[in-house]
Amino acid sequence: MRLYLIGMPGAGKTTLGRGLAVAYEVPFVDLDEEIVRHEGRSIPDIFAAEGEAYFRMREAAVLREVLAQHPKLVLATGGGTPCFHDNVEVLLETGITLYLDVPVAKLAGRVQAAAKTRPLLAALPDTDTLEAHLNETLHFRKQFYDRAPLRCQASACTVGAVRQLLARYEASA
Ligand SMILES: Nc1ncnc2c1ncn2[C@@H]1O[C@H](COP(=O)(O)OP(=O)(O)O)[C@@H](O)[C@H]1O
Ligand SMILES: O=C(O)C1=C[C@@H](OP(=O)(O)O)[C@@H](O)[C@H](O)C1
Ligand SMILES: [Mg+2]
Repeated sequence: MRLYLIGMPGAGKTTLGRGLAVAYEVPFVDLDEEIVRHEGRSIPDIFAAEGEAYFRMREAAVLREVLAQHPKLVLATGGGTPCFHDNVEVLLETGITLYLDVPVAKLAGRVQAAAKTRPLLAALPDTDTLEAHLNETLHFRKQFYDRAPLRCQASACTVGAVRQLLARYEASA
């Protein structure tokens, strides 16, 4: 089992990924946490000190390292992971990718509380501005997210529903 979760910030990749790894009894890796471990500093600190281009370079490198180390895993990517450095090709070629398709209004509600730990969103003051920003981001990222062979809509992004989806997918493969 090599299952990769992709989708916007707040989609629930980290939360659902943990649950799926328990259910499938495989290691769970959160790519952001791995980057933090390698760098010895937080994601906001990396963005502030080095900028986004550096973060994307490290993200691409750590992604490849993690995949080389784990024949089986559930991987929660960061929201931007599939959109840079041909990462989406690596994901599609090495495992099953699942897009957590969650409406922007829902994303906004979830990330607002945690905005401080999400550097790309931290500077945004109110809900309308946040939703506009998320819509703009999604508009660019959708072309990458849409390449995932599997997708779940918000209400179906549960461990049980994803297990059923995967069982059907693997039976038809
Ligand atoms: N299915 C869900 N329903 C409601 N809230 C959720 C759900 N999944 C995640 N959350 C909450 O949304 C926030 C972002 O979740 P997280 O798993 O960190 O998303 P991501 O890794 O995709 O950015 C967290 O506060 C989390 O508790
Ligand atoms: O959308 C993005 O570009 C990012 C999302 C974050 O991960 P989550 O999607 O888990 O919040 C993290 O990788 C970084 O802050 C950049
Ligand atoms: Mg996450």
